[in-house]
Amino acid sequence: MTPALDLPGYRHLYSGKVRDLYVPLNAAGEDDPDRLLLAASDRISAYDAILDPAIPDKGEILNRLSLWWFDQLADLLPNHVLTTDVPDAVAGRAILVRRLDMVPVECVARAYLTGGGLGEYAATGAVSGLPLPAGLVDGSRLPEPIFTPSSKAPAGEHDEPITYADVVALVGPGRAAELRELTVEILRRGNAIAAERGILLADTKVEFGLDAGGALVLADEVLTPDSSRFWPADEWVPGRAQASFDKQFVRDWLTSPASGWSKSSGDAPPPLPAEVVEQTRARYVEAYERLTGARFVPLASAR
Ligand SMILES: N#Cc1c(N)ncnc1-c1cnn(CCN2CCOCC2)c1
Repeated sequence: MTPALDLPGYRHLYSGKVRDLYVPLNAAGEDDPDRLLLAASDRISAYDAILDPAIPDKGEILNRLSLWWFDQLADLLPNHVLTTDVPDAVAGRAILVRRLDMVPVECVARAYLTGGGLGEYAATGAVSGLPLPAGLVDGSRLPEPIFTPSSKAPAGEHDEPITYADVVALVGPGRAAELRELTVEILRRGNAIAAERGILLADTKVEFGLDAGGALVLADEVLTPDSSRFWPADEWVPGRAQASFDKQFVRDWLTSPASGWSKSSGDAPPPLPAEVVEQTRARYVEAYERLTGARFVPLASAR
């Protein structure tokens, strides 16, 4: 993975697969206690690997989409965004945020059954301890979106599903109910908007933190193709794996003979051809423009 950028005036704290976290430094070179810089990279992840090359403008597209969703949800709860006035090196793809006391739960909501939730359902008839109707298949729309939280695994490890009772044990009954209600409502609102624009949000992961007054604040990113499964609505057919709105070109090429790669090989995926990179970039642009109704113009070209 390409090392995080060296940002003068900031200290690199942490890199996830596709995003990097920095802390601003004061004049004495000490960490700012109240703010963080969250930068979305152009990196793309699939099959548990960071692919090569990066997708041009992906970070900026998803950062601007997340900012748009924060605005759509501002009446529901406050968020951690302070400003988009960030260093030129990350302009357009980074935000300065309020530093919060992060809730130790990956808050996941599912409107459709797939992935790990489908596996749990097949084995137990339930997801996160929630019994579901019989006869559901891959891609089934759930009667109502459900809260299916996960633990926050250490870097490089997979989050583990936990039950609502586990969340209560972690944060108390009142806060647990608030997390469940807000996470489900965020996905419900996301789908109310996205479905009108031809995109189904199968599931999403959001993160919350507490501000100094103990109020719940929406953090991290929200309703992006990195935090949610985006499906093209006109290709939705329950009973089979659904097409990914943004990663299907990548998946199709990597699983085709042309790539010479096999998922089961344990080898790193080969570099993506330029055409697949451009097709994938176009899908991120399309998702942004469909959802927001705005044209995507890269900041660099707008200067
Ligand atoms: N957002 C936020 C936030 C905040 N507003 N205050 C304090 N801590 C965090 C925070 C720290 N780590 N994460 C997990 C999300 N990571 C971000 C980097 O990229 C990897 C994922 C969130």
